[in-house]
Amino acid sequence: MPTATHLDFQAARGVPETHEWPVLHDHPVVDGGAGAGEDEVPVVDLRDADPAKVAAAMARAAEQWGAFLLLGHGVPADLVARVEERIEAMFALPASEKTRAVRGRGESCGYGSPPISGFFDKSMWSEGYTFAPANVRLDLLKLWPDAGPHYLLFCEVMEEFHKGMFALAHKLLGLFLSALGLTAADCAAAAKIADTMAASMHLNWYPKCPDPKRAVGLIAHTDSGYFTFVLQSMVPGLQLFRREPDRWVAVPAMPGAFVINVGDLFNIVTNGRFHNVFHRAVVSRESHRVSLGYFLGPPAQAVVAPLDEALTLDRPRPAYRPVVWREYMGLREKALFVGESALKMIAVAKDDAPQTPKLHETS
Ligand SMILES: C=C1C[C@]23C[C@H]1CC[C@H]2[C@@]12CCC[C@@](C)(C(=O)O1)[C@H]2[C@@H]3C(=O)O
Ligand SMILES: O=C(O)CCC(=O)C(=O)O
Repeated sequence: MPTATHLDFQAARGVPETHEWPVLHDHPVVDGGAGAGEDEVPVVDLRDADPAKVAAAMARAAEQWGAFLLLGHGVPADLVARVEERIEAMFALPASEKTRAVRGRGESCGYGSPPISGFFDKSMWSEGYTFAPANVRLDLLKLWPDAGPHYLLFCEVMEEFHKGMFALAHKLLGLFLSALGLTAADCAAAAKIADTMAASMHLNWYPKCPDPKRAVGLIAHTDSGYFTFVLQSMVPGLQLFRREPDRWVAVPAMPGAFVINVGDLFNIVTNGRFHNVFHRAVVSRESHRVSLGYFLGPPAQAVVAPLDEALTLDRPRPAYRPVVWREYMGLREKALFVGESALKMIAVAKDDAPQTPKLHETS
């Protein structure tokens, strides 16, 4: 697996061939900020007094975009600032320390490019760190075996963040499900999702790039789980893929907002109703950027399938066969190797399969 340590980003005068991606400009990039009309990224504010209205707005955004900006979520700005400070401090460590924690093949935690990078010949203009926030004290010993003050500070801040985020994730899950007409109280499958949902975190550091048009921070992908919170702070870089006409919509940097992305699994359980959004991160010449993804997914042994309650008049048959989550992740690997969609591989009938772009069409 290529790791970011192959290149000293700070010293690079140009983009070497190893980091040069040929097809990054196949679709135009448009601004998704306020006033962009059709292209304006939907905003959901949890401070809205009517929960039914909030749930409906989330469902609309999930159906039409597979993404939205979330405001009024209650995670304090000063905590988010401390999280960002820790991310900056971690990536500023000398390469010799970071490489101690390199994520090996088949391992889920550690330093390096994100797992998806293993499926491409080219390397991305970024470094990453993946860990399970519920297990941060154990996971981070890999980077800080002496468990010194930096380790303690990192763990304390991430634990505090995880506590707030996990509660928020459950609140969002409840709203998503209620928009589908389900409550965990009266639907066993919905209750199971809520009871078994777990979080993973992936931190990204995108150094300044001398030639940003030839490199990419994070290659186009969908997330595999239910949904993801992305914190991109005040340096924009996240882009969402939209069809008809095909284009990349640049998500504006919005103070205090999280971006919510719908993943493959929410597309599965909603029988194709929620759209799993294809997205990527670009880099810039002027500023480096940090971001974090807080991913919600099921346990590896869970059997996932469209919820009976999500079958609708226009799609009364399940679009996907039941699949063990571990098996789905394996299919995703296979799909990535051939630029295919894993969802297609579990689709019951071709005609029923929701449309997702092929990886090689957009990357
Ligand atoms: C729980 C997750 C979710 C992961 C894997 C694991 C930890 C890291 C996440 C990401 C982060 C970057 C994109 C992605 C595609 C990747 O390569 O690593 C994500 C992947 C997924 O959504 O499948
Ligand atoms: O850096 C970003 O804005 C995107 C991050 C992301 O998509 C991820 O970590 O999965």
